[in-house]
Amino acid sequence: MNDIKIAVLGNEGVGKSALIVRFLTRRFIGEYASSSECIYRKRLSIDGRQLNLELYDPCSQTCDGKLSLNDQMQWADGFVVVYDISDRSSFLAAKAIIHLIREQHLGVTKRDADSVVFLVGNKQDLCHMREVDREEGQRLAAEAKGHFYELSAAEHCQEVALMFSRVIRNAGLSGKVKDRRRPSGSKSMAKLINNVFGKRRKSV
Ligand SMILES: Nc1nc2c(ncn2[C@@H]2O[C@H](COP(=O)(O)OP(=O)(O)OP(=O)(O)O)[C@@H](O)[C@H]2O)c(=O)[nH]1
Repeated sequence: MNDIKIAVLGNEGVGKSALIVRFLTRRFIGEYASSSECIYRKRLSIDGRQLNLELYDPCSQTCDGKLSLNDQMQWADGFVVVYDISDRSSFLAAKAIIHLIREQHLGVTKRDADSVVFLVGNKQDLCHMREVDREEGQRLAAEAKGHFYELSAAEHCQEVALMFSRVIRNAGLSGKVKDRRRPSGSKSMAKLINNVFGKRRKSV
């Protein structure tokens, strides 16, 4: 069975956990505990192939044993880089992450980086507060030869599932073989639910 490892990266509060939980449970849950990094695991079948999926959700705060961005990049087969369309600074952070991924992967094979970077502008439901135009996101993704989505973890279920299916499929096809380091925390689907409501945060 194939193992596919996807890192979901981006600034604090852009909705990384919300997107992952939406994909895994089909539900939107407003508040998440985020004091530790974790891996969510799921078995799934894509194109008739059984896969062991691992989704890495880093903690934005400093925490013990936290992997560096470089380590996260070594570990992952594919990347979902998230920003919040109502927060320009999160877009600049996404841009920096994408550049780092490109630098890391150019030394491996060109095809890897071309097909496995997915840029996601989240919180599309907040378009009345938009600070990043859709075209800017599209341009950045195109520059990185990646894929672009504008989504709302709060309101879109099918679109979030489609985006994750595509990145998983592309990561599986890229067939990269590398030395994998495992991030420290690991969560099954049952534990995922326990992570919810662990920390109060201002709702949007
Ligand atoms: N309006 C709106 N709010 C969202 C959406 N996605 C996430 N949020 C909210 O944004 C806040 C941060 O969401 P998280 O999923 O915890 O973000 P994160 O990127 O995992 O944050 P860290 O764990 O701190 O890095 C929460 O209050 C969510 O309810 C969305 O699509 N629309």
